[in-house]
Amino acid sequence: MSYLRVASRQLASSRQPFVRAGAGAIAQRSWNRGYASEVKIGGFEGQKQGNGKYLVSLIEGDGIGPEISQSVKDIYSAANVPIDWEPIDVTPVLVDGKTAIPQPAIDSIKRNLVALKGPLATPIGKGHVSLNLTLRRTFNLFANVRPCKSIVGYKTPYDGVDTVLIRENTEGEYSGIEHHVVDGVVQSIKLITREASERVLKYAFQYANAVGKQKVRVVHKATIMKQSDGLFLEIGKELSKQYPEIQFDYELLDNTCLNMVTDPTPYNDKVLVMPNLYGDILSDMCAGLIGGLGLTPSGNIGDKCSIFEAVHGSAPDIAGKALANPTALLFSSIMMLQHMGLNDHATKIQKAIFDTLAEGKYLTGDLGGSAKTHEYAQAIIDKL
Ligand SMILES: NC(=O)C1=CN([C@@H]2O[C@H](COP(=O)(O)OP(=O)(O)OC[C@H]3O[C@@H](n4cnc5c(N)ncnc54)[C@H](O)[C@@H]3O)[C@@H](O)[C@H]2O)C=CC1
Ligand SMILES: O=C(O)CCC(=O)C(=O)O
Ligand SMILES: [Mg+2]
Repeated sequence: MSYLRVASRQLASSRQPFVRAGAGAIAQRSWNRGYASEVKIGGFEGQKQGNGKYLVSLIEGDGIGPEISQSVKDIYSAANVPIDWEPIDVTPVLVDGKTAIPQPAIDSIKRNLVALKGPLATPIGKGHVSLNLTLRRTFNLFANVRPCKSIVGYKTPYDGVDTVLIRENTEGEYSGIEHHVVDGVVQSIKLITREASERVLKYAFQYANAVGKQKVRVVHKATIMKQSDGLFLEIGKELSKQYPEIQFDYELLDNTCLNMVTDPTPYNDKVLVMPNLYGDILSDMCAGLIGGLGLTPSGNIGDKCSIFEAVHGSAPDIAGKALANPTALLFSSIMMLQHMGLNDHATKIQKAIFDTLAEGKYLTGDLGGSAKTHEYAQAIIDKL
């Protein structure tokens, strides 16, 4: 195993007093068969408690969240992972008329530096703003890393998919700045700043270096959003000069969609980096290439704290029926273990998941099987 210290230039200047600026990303190559990030992303500086275990904040989430979280807890307990879970409640509170995360939850994540999160539902139209976005902004989690890899033994129309998409996570189309101008006219502002663009683009180059991908590609629509996407792209071009070992190019989002569903494999040697909305949509599309949302993980990476969660939502259509596939949250937790440097546990659990999926005896309904969530989890435990 070789440890690489990736350029420790400042990744972000923080809006949060507790976030330390200038944290370098530490990366660890791992050549094991691995689905998730395969890299320690961000600088985790958590300390074990007196009992030799790390405390990790756990947001079980809405809908299928509690069921899939239970699978993670059961598997971690069976695998003797040195983690104690600290459950936290993120039911929003109003601070100065704005949706905010309750202070005890903020304190827990600040203390533990790492959280695993189930999906949180957002009402359509009126109602509170997205807690998912609020968490990302509260902790300045500037990069959302969404890898997507074909599962050996689970056949889809696409073979050998191995994409990584990095989504700007704090602004863009999801800035939440909307105005009612006059009757029948509303305005929604897409905010792009040099600061946020620079830190996510830098992270994409560092990540590419760390995982051994040769190319970084900006996905954009600067033909239409000439100034906002134009700025994002220009910063990508500028930064690329600092990373001569990485090939840099760019592609229009609509072309990326067409090309990916035609043949995703040319994207395997690239890290794709893009503004917020594009990353949201494209990551669901990528999930579709490899078997669906039940399989794809993500990590929301900040300078200090990081939160790991599945790409999918609360799946209200199947909630409470033990039909949910916990794999996406499990893979997110594997990314979390790698981030924490608990690589042996990550590898062991990951192998048990792969073996269970490849065997195909206990698959959940989304993958064409009939196993209940807990039966699938038990099959993984049996393989540990
Ligand atoms: N990061 C987060 O917490 C996210 C939260 N959401 C929220 O989730 C709620 C529901 O959103 P939807 O549009 O329905 O998207 P969704 O991702 O919850 O579900 C889309 C489809 O995928 C299926 N699915 C999702 N996860 C699955 C799993 N683990 N196993 C098996 N099938 C699974 C669902 O049954 C549904 O048919 C909304 O309130 C939305 O705002 C949506 C996406 C991400
Ligand atoms: O916050 C939400 O409701 C949706 C978020 C989302 O789609 C995502 O994180 O991919
Ligand atoms: Mg989404």
